[in-house]
Amino acid sequence: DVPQLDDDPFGPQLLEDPHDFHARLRDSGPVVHLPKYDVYALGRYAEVRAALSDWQRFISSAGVGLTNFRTETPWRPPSLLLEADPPHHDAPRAVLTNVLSMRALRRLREQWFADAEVLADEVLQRGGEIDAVSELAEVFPLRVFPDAVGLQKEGRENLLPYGSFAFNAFGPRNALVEAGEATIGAVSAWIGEQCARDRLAEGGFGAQIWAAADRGDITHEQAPLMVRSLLTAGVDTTVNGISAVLYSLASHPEQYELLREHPALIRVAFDEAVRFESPVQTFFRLADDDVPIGGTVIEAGSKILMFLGSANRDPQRWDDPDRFDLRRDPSGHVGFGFGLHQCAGQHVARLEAEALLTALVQRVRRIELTGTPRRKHNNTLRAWDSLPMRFLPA
Ligand code: HEM
Ligand SMILES: CC(C)Cc1ccc(C(=O)O)cc1
Repeated sequence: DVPQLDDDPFGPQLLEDPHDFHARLRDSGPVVHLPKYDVYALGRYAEVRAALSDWQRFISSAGVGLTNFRTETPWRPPSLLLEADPPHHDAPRAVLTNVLSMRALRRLREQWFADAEVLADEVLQRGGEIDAVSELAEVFPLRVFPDAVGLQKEGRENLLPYGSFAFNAFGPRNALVEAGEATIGAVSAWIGEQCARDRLAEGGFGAQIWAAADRGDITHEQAPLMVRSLLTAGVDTTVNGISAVLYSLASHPEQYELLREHPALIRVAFDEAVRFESPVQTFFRLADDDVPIGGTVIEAGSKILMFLGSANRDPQRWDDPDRFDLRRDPSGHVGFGFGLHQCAGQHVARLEAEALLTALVQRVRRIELTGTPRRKHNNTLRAWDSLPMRFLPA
């Protein structure tokens, strides 16, 4: 009764271009079995939203990757937010929501906008012909976020490899995971050391998490793991969110012109890019009971794979979904998730993108692709390895 597709969503063909598979997945039915991994796939907006909203029956504490923590050992101690359900999830979430709130970020706004202007000027001084991944998308988040966390200067080159591995590890143990296994031990050790109280600068997000432990909002044992959450989720995601909005604007020059005429659209542009590209493509839940969804019942103990990228382009929910359109209202997209576990760092991501786009629209008349972009495959992230671009001065 449940349709099935034999595709491998974590294979190189689909990681390179998932769109055809997403359409077949949506057309096959609300719930589709993938025998390759024996999981149930949700490709339509309605079912993805339903699963994300129903945290009681679609649980996270067995892991949000393919690994089932009930029967297999996680590669690292589980996250206190991402891989936790209420009530254990509640206190850590309340603390991070407070540390990463829009109000808390107001004190960083002026500095991040100034840093973005310096970077935009550097790009134009170099003649404007750049690789937007290595010279912009990977540079700006690493200029502002580690300092905001309170990390020491040495060793920050570990952040991107750590995130890439963590996002690959949500998928099956394929070549992408194996490629990182030789070095992840040393990288993880460095990450773990940076979560200690005495490594974190005064006033940063990390120190604020430790201060919450002093207040008794969380325990001192929980504090380092919560700092680890920031280091895991806070870099590769924004790098690829910024790559996504730069790629979307460069491949739709009329949209960039619209943005220059209406800078008030800058925050919409980032959310529309997150909908359009879905930097985080997929992750899982576990059915904690026999769960009715989409007219079928998924048996208890099954892993459910949610395709955010597919839901964000579901024609049942979006007009002309495959069009990057700054005139649409992208709110309601599931690129940051939805419900209880919705991205705790979304305001950080939006502020980084707003700072960079504001600096660019003031200085750059037109951005265009000057060569073939190259994708970087990851089991979870939709990422670019190279975006050759030209930035023409205003
Ligand atoms: C474009 C950038 C980003 C994207 C697309 C993104 C996407 C997501 C998604 C889809 C989830 C939901 C996971 C689930 O439901 O299981 C999530 C959760 C989370 N994100 Fe983000 N994220 C981004 C940036 C960030 C940043 C910058 C931070 C930290 C500063 C962050 C920290 C977190 C944390 C801690 C969670 C877990 C929340 C919980 O389980 O309660 N993310 N993110
Ligand atoms: C899209 C999510 C899977 C991103 C993410 C990764 C890791 C953590 C953590 O808490 O370590 C939180 C969120």
